[in-house]
Amino acid sequence: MLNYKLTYFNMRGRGEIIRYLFAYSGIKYEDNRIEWADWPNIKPTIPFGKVPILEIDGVIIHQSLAIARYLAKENGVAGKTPLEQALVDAIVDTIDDFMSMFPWAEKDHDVKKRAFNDLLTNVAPGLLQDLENFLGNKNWLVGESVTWADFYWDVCSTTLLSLKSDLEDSNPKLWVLKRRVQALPAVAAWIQQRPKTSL
Ligand SMILES: CCC(=O)N1CCc2c(cnn2-c2cccc(F)c2)C1
Repeated sequence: MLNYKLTYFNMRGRGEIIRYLFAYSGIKYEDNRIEWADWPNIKPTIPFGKVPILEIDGVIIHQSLAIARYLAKENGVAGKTPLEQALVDAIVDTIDDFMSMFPWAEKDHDVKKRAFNDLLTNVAPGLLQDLENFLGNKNWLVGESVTWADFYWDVCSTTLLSLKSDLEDSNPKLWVLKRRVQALPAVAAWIQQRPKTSL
């Protein structure tokens, strides 16, 4: 059996999609949650100097979406055909583009607050409407069964709701999808047992 070690901070952030895929697949892994204080000493030891990384029998994969895509393909939730996989990637990239717009590491509190409020008030509604239009009356974002695009929607929307709870007042089909993902037994069990962090 392959040995898996995930290294990321003690937060959901960019690591949580990987944890969802391990939970869904039932594969055991080491969830190595590093302390911020240790990061300056760890950063130089990591290729490209960013986390998350996944070590697979010592081989290091970096970039959260590349790691997630690998695990999704290995566990049958990447899309059933090349066309479906392209649609899954397009939705994941669309959500990730928006999440990447937030200045997560901004040190100036006022600058950070203004940027977050602008994104949540003026950009999020359009994205959510586009996602709801794409979902339509389907049970899942792509195809006839769950994919990691659905997982990513749940992961990222959890953080968005923590930042602006009234986002749930519009686009009801998206929130039905969120509950459908969180009702998957393996996902429900992970959410119940995971460390509680704000982001
Ligand atoms: C200092 C770093 C920090 O606070 N965070 C890292 C990035 C992040 C957080 C929460 N969601 N999220 C994220 C998830 C997916 C895509 C993406 F671009 C960003 C919190």
